[in-house]
Amino acid sequence: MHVYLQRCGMGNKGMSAGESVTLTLQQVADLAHAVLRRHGLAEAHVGPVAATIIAGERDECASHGVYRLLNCVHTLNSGKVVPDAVPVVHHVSPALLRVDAAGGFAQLAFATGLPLLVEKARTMGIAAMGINRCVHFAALWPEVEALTDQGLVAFACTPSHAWVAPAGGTSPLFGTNPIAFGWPRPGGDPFVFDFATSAVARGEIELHRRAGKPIPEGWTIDAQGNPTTDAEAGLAGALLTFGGHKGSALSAMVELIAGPLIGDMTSAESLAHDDGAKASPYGGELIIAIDPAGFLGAAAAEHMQRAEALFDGITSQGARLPSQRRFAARRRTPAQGCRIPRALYEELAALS
Ligand SMILES: NC(=O)C1=CN([C@@H]2O[C@H](COP(=O)(O)OP(=O)(O)OC[C@H]3O[C@@H](n4cnc5c(N)ncnc54)[C@H](OP(=O)(O)O)[C@@H]3O)[C@@H](O)[C@H]2O)C=CC1
Ligand SMILES: O=C([O-])C1=[NH+]CCC1
Repeated sequence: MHVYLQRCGMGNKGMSAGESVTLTLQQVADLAHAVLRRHGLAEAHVGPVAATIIAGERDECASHGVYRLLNCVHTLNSGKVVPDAVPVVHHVSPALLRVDAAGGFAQLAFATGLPLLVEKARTMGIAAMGINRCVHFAALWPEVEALTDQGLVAFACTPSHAWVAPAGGTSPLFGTNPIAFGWPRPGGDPFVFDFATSAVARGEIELHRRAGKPIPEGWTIDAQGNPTTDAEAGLAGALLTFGGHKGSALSAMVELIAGPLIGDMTSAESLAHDDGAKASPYGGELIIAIDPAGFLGAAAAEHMQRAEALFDGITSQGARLPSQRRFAARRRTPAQGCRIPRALYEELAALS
């Protein structure tokens, strides 16, 4: 594989200073497919798992791009994911479905349930899909974008491992518990936000540790409960929630609605199930899809157009929309390629 070498600063989000290589999107795809196949992931899973990793790199989301291949390989090697799991869809009621991921990665389970979720949302106006027994290592925006692509409003959340202390406490209890929301926009990119309910995704702290860089204050506390800017000490202690008690309550909500509400694990239970393997989190995910025509019928287009004033109100004062950075990267990387830290590239190349 021919790759371009260069020195990089802090350009891409999560990208460390130091030597980097530039890969075309095709090279990123080839690398992802090769690594996953080499480590025994069944062919049916390779495409969907690789797609989320390639999309992460394309959108310059370094914490959930090719870096995630290391976690995938580790999870495969530790036997904490079923590499050839066959997801099974269960129709629960007119507005509800479950997908049993059977211990496999979440991506194939999501793709398997998606058509029925869309059909139910269109029929009922709102529908929810619970994915059970899945290994989730990825960003959630590819999933909400799969629904906004169909003209649906989307919400998704999942617990992870107990790495985050509740506001006012010092012991890890919550996962990094991301929440993603998507709103389809006429003739443009959807409005999408997707964030961990911790101050930052754990992957971002791992990238700082790899790069030997300090982390900002307010992300973590060490094992003694003291604030720390040392990535290693923070990972050994606990992450903090974003927005204090507000992020803490949202994180608890994710634990509840994508855990016990759908008969699946909390982040504490996921970590206990992991049993020290340090594999990716295991448990459930909740996805909700809303058809604007459900409430509005033929008036849906008019009201969706009216909603555009909100986005204009944000951007016209110089503020940016969430995902605007990602969408800009998405338009750039097909021509410019993806910059990856050289050390990470070499580690992945060895795994392929
Ligand atoms: N599967 C799992 O268990 C977990 C997955 N994750 C994933 O990690 C990823 C990163 O999470 P996190 O570190 O919290 O995300 P970030 O803090 O990087 O970004 C959160 C959101 O805020 C937007 N944003 C950032 N800066 C601004 C700004 N100045 N103005 C407006 N919007 C802004 C981002 O858009 P943009 O992208 O355009 O910058 C993004 O939509 C997520 O995709 C999440 O799904 C996290 C935890 C657990
Ligand atoms: O960055 C993060 O916090 C995680 N990403 C996938 C599982 C947890």
